[in-house]
Amino acid sequence: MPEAVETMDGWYCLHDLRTIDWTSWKLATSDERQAAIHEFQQLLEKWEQVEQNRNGSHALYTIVGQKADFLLMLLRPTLEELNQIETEFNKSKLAEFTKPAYSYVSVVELSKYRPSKDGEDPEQKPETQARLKPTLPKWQYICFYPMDKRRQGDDNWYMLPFEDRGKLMYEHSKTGRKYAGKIRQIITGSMGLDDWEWGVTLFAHDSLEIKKLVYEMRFDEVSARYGEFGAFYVGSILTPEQVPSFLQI
Ligand code: VOV
Repeated sequence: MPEAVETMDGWYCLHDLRTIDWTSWKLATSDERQAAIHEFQQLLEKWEQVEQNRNGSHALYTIVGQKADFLLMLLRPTLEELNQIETEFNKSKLAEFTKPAYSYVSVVELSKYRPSKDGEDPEQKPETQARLKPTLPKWQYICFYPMDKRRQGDDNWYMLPFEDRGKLMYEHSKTGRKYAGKIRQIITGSMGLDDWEWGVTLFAHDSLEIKKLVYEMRFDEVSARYGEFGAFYVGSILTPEQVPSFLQI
């Protein structure tokens, strides 16, 4: 029986995608809108403090296209904390003007396909811990999509020997490394947590780099033969200062 790869797991992750009900937002009074914006900014400030204290991280992006209007990506040490934030947001005034578009629950994941060169447990290394509990980059563009590894006839990832999977992942990492400094990837595992097996979140300074990377990876055997993909969400950063103008009508 093929051996499962050992994973290292970090902070829990919630991708919370919302659509704004612009009709009711327009019908609200100016005071109500101001109060809703102010309360939301206070929530952002509170999350900023958590990020400063290295107890979690968050990123807020607007989404292009009709799938959603904004994405809140949240990282916290426990599922309970994610649930608390979600509930806190749902009780806020702004939430009254939003509708759920999509959500995704997962945990930051690194896998141990490659043996550690110095024999040390990679999980104990500070650089690994930093990757498992990352401060999300506030780069201009984001792209999020869930994915599976295929289990179909002869193309069954879960029936491949460990070494073969390791080699394919190594090829994958070589393609990825060409985009160093241009793309930052956060891979989150979601087996048993949500409907797909992984969440892929890419941050970029230039949106075309996202397309180039995803296109190039389509030709890597691991994606070409075994990759199955869900819906793609793409958008640009929404800083706390930009929130009032984004919501201005
Ligand atoms: C900047 C780009 C980039 C880089 C450098 C990179 C590197 C790496 C390395 C070194 C490793 C393995 C060790 C680890 O770190 O876990 C991975 C792991 C993984 N990846 Fe990746 N990936 C990238 C980017 C990247 C993309 C764009 C995708 C989506 C694939 C596509 O076709 O749309 C992806 C997927 C994954 C997944 C699902 C896993 C886990 C698979 C598993 O079976 O466990 N990934 N990835």
